[in-house]
Amino acid sequence: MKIGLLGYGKMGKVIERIAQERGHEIVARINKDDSKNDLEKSDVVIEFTAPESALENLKYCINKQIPIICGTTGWNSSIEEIYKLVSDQNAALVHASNFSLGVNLFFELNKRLAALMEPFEDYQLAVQEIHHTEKADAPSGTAITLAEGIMENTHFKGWHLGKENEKDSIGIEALREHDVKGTHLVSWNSDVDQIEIKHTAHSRDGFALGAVIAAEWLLDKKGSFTMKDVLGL
Ligand SMILES: NC(=O)C1=CN([C@@H]2O[C@H](COP(=O)(O)OP(=O)(O)OC[C@H]3O[C@@H](n4cnc5c(N)ncnc54)[C@H](OP(=O)(O)O)[C@@H]3O)[C@@H](O)[C@H]2O)C=CC1
Ligand SMILES: O=C(O)C1=N[C@H](C(=O)O)C[C@H](O)C1
Repeated sequence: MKIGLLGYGKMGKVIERIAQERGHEIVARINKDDSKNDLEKSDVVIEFTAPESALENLKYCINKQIPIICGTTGWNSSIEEIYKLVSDQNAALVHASNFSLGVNLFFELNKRLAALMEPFEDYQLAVQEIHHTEKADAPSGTAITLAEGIMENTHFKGWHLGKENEKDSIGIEALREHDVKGTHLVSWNSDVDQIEIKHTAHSRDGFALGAVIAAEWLLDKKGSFTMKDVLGL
């Protein structure tokens, strides 16, 4: 498969290595000020850029009907616009706040735990994410997906950035520490005990492998998908 990398930063470089190990060819490596023309040689584009760049990049690929895998976070408010464009153009998209198998399993565990905890008012929810200091957005896309999973299964109706929960809104604490690849923690605390689930990424390899698997999966499909569809969860 011919892969175009839209964003050749920390993630783009790990995706290149893993894609090549799986026998794929990288036909374009595009950064901010580069021409996008070479992307047209791609069977699929994998986009990991920056929150302010994702929307334009998505529109470019969708309008040219180049299948696209998008891992960039921080553009979720435009998701319905993008779904409509994919449908209008008969294009193909997989997007996910987190492409790793482990986090996608963690998402399911989080939803089940939230549903179990909801009747028990003695337990207070806390959500925390920790990332490297270069990260542009806060809270992380993964933490937002976790909050959405909790909202689907409890009385919570929204989320905000901050340590404390406020009435029906989940507080997401975002910490930045040197070289942390991605740590997410959901805990339910009572006066007598604590139930805690945690995912720690040891490297970026899990994110990158998931993105390449999603690209392989998307090749013969049309429509908008997430990693949940790719993994059949
Ligand atoms: N969904 C997931 O599983 C994961 C998602 N992410 C997300 O992916 C994104 C990228 O992360 P990461 O690789 O660590 O970030 P980096 O900053 O290391 O790399 C981003 C790259 O994108 C390039 N870029 C920025 N704007 C554009 C543009 N308009 N067109 C083309 N290239 C552009 C930058 O180029 P230049 O240097 O020229 O500015 C840079 O090389 C973030 O949003 C992050 O949250 C990260 C890990 C996993
Ligand atoms: O910027 C990162 O590094 C990461 N971003 C994603 C997010 O915002 O959730 C996924 C992962 O946690 C790493």
